Amino acid sequence: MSIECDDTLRDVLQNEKALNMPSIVEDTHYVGFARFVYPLLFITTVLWLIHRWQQQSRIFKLGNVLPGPAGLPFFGNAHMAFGKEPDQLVNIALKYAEQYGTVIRAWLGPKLIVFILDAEDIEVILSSHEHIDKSPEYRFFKPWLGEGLLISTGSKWRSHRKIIAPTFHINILKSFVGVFNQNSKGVVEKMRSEVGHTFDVHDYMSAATVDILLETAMGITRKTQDESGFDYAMAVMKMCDIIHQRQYKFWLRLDATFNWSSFYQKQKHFLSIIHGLTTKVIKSKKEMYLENKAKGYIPPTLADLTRNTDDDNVLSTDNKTLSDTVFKGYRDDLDFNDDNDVGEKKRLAFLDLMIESAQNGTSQLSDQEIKEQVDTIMFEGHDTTAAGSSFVLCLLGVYKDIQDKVYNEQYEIFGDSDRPATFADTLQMKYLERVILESLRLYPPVPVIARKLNRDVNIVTNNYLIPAGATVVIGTYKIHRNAKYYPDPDTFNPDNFLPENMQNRHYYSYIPFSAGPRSCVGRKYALLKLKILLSTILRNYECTSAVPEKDFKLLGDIILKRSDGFRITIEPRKRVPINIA
Ligand code: HEM
Repeated sequence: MSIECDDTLRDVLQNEKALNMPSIVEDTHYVGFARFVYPLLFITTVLWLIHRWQQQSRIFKLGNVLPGPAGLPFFGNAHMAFGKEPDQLVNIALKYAEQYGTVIRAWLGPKLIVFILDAEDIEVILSSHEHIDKSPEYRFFKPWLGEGLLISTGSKWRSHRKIIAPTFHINILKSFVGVFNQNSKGVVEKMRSEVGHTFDVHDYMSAATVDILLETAMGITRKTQDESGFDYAMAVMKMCDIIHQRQYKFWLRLDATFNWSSFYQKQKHFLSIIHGLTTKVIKSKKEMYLENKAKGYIPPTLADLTRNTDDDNVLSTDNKTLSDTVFKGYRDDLDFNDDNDVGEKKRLAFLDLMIESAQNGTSQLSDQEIKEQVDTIMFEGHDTTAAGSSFVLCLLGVYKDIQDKVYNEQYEIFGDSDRPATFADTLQMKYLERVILESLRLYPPVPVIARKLNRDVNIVTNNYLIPAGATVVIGTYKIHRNAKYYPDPDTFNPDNFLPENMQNRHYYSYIPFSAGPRSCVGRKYALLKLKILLSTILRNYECTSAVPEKDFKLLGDIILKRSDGFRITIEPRKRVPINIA
């Protein structure tokens, strides 16, 4: 059969030759060639036109005035991040910061990204009530946090911020001191099994912060929480991991490819656990509220809990914490917290306060909106404080002389007693507070903040114009290590926060909690919790890090962590003051 065919083909070819006709082999080649070349030509022309159009666009022309590395057509500088691990990306970003200074332009395809690293430029963006829109990357949180405070914008964000910020009033925070103490004690007990071993302290910090948040945000205690509390904590941690993967795995960044990946199925599963619990708790709390109301019992309102009365013990201004001075130039809405500070009152979780204000008509929050706010607080409050406390313990494990000073301050406050810390005790932990602030300077848990510009902005550096449509990335990590603001900027030195060393420093050179109208609403909560948690751990254990600070491997992520783990060893502490030479 095949011989017959070959013969026929040979005949045809000979006839073609005789008649001087174009060969069908040439013809087939020609068709193949045409099939390949015409579409290619078409695609190239379209791409070239898009490229020309991009080059002529306003954003492209204005963006290219700013300093930054040259990019490829279409891809811009995206290829520089291709195939890189997150810790390599940190190094690339830092290298460009050295090369180009405090304003760096990059193109992610047609998207203009401008990194700013000078305090005056940062103030222009963060202090503004206009540039409050988050960058498109925050959309990864949307399925989880919906329109919660972290990603909402415009009038929705403004009205919700007005409702949420007062729930972080100092009186409410004081009522959490007992919860912070109980859980800190719990973590000390759990860590006992690690005495003498090297272990990752972040696991413990993470579990403790989720437990504390379950109680303070939703009113779920260890006693009342069933399996669903544990599942929720695990799901929160796993969701953080999925969002982390989406940040740096380029095929997961696109919704179309993400939705086909196994990560999408996992996300669906974890979100069903997270949303399932928040919905269940909100429903039962609301029912309880209505039942109590029917019986004539109405819980205290936020106004009751934060009102000053004659009997209350008002804190004098000289009793304010160091952080109140550090952050006083932030122009945010958290300072009112100190004005009418009254003693500890009844404890209500954030969720109870939101349900109460929605029921009594003070706020217009729907159940769905309350759920989104609770989910947001759980996310924002969890990984940030877990990373923050883990960095403090590792740094103190490296700088034992500083740990000794921290311990001596604790000994001055508590002696050899094991008693829980009071709010007043925390006001005396001035050195520990400096250590926490310095650790947040060198290792800010939120290493970058990004905003989308809706109108052109002139920044202070060279009066550069950043065009509307650009994403501005504020490099917290880098600005915290600028020698212009911190002498010897890479050295861990808690004295950077001595009043005399702070007085001439630009407020926006220290922004671990962001600043301005969109600053972290949980700042005071976080600092109070960190003090109690770290005080309890350091009164019980001496910690040591075998890894020197220069070998910490950082993971550039939504939350800054160590890719090599937060490894320390602990030994039970002898409760005696340390003789510091
Ligand atoms: C060391 C601990 C913490 C750090 C370093 C931190 C840092 C930040 C930063 C930098 C932002 C601004 C993010 C942005 O603009 O993209 C932010 C926002 C926020 N944080 Fe925190 N945070 C911490 C703890 C907490 C805690 C404990 C809570 C709640 C219990 C919390 C709740 C929030 C909320 C709700 C927002 C959104 C505020 C808004 O957009 O109006 N944070 N945080």
